[in-house]
Amino acid sequence: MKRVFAYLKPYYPRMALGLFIKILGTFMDLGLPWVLAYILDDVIPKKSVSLILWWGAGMLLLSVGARTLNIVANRMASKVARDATETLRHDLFQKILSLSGRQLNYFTIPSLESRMTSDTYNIHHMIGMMQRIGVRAPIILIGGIIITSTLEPVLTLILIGVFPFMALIVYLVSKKGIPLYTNLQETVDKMVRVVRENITGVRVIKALSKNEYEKGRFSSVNKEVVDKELKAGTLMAVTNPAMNFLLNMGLTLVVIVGAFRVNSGSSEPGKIVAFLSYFMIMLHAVMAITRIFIGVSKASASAKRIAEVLDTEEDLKEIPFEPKNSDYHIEFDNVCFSYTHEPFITDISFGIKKGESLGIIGSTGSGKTTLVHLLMRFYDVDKGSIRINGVDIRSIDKQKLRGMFGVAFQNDVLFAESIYENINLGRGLTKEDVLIATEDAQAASFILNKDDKLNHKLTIKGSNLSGGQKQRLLIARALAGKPEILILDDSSSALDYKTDAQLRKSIRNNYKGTTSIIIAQRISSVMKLDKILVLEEGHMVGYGTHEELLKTCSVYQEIYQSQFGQLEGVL
Ligand SMILES: Nc1ncnc2c1ncn2[C@@H]1O[C@H](COP(=O)(O)OP(=O)(O)OP(=O)(O)O)[C@@H](O)[C@H]1O
Repeated sequence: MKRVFAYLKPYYPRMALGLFIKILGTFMDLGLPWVLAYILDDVIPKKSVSLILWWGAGMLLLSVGARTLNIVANRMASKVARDATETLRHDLFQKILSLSGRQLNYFTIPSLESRMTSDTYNIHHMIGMMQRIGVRAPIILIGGIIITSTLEPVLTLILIGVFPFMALIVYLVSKKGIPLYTNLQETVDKMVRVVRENITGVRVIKALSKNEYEKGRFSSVNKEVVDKELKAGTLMAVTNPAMNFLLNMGLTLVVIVGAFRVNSGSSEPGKIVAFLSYFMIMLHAVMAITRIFIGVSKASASAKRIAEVLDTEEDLKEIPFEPKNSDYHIEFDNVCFSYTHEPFITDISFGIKKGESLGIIGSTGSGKTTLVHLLMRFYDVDKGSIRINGVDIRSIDKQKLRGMFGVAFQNDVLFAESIYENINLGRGLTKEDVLIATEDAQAASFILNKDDKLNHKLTIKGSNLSGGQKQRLLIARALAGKPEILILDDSSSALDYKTDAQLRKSIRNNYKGTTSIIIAQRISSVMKLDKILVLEEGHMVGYGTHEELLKTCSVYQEIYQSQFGQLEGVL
């Protein structure tokens, strides 16, 4: 909670002003029953209508003043809650963007989504509520006790006697409530994951007639959320009746003792009426405090989850390394890496010069994408090093490093924006630059056929395009801005052979200074590249030109045979 409260620091002056206004309004509210008691016991017996009207007008003024000040203070509180949560959400988003691949795997995307949304919402709700009710309720309670003790000290003792029991209920409920709400949020994460999978996979679910199965999967996680909500809600629901019971017991005692005191002449009816008014106001204040405890229980569970992300240490820090003299633009030097405890990528070493092209080929799951993830430093190597121009990538500023790449990953995302914006991606490229990239990516023909051309709006994930059109836009995005290193990760698999060949030709001719890495399943996509790396279960089983590999690498020969038939005559 401390971590989240720190976000309120810049708003202390505004909160202090709001607090002052709130206190003023609350005091006015507290004055009302006192004025009522005075009218009943002292003004009415004087039988002066004008005096009664004057005091009545005073009560009205007090009431309007209290309401107005309350509204002003509540509006200020809402603004503070809005602004503080905005900054918190901003920082959380920034932090999520800076998390490494390993850290993203640890938190999981659905959990980060619900931390960004429902957890920050709980904090927003709590900050607003603390300022609105959290200030008013204790003042009403303390102020009420002070005023009632001047009016009726004996009855006030009854009131005070009830409070320790109330405090005990609040303590016990919140102690059990916080873990219950943490658990509930974790189940909400699970539900977000199922919803996310269903929405992104809606087509395949329909195609495979898996609607009923998915409905069942959702119902089960939804039921889990409902059950946990019920459990937490049931615990919290104990609070209100228990408080009500205590207060009503107190109220009954007040009425009985009050009646005796009026009868015996030690008190006056006006005072008892005022006392009962205070009792009711204080009852509402106590109810409000229980609502705060429910909100705080939820918010502290959320604050813990948010702080966990915010306090995560950056694990891809810049580490100083001595640059080495190297002829290579990109160099892998005995690189080893594992996602889990099992070693996966083992002893990968190769180098490519500036402007050269490298193809990576291998069966599914052999580690092709992992190699480029390591090159872009989404993960750090466990052993060995990766160098660009002789400089270890761990010593290059991350922004600068990532700025060197133009990349199209498998199934990369297209946004619900214009074609131009999807390619530009906020890099300030001119329309001409973007058009050239679309021509090189063999996407210009279908774009120029659209009425609004580059301004054509895509639907979310580019669902109004064909698979091949999407791939060509992603390639155009990678090419735009003429990157130093181009990475195409299986991004031409949906292109026909002719378009694929034209794409390779335009990259060869128009991006001469660019070093390119092309991951592909088809030999035809890599055979003309300068070097080809063959991977098998994380091991490098071949490295060389197409002709060399056909002679020396059995895995490459197998792939060739599976795609082109016989080897005889080729060797
Ligand atoms: N984030 C991750 N956490 C744990 N394991 C992972 C992660 N990403 C990939 N893997 C595992 O690493 C292995 C290699 O994955 P990678 O994506 O590099 O293969 P690939 O050769 O690119 O496959 P494909 O041709 O199917 O794209 C796979 O067995 C995969 O299950």
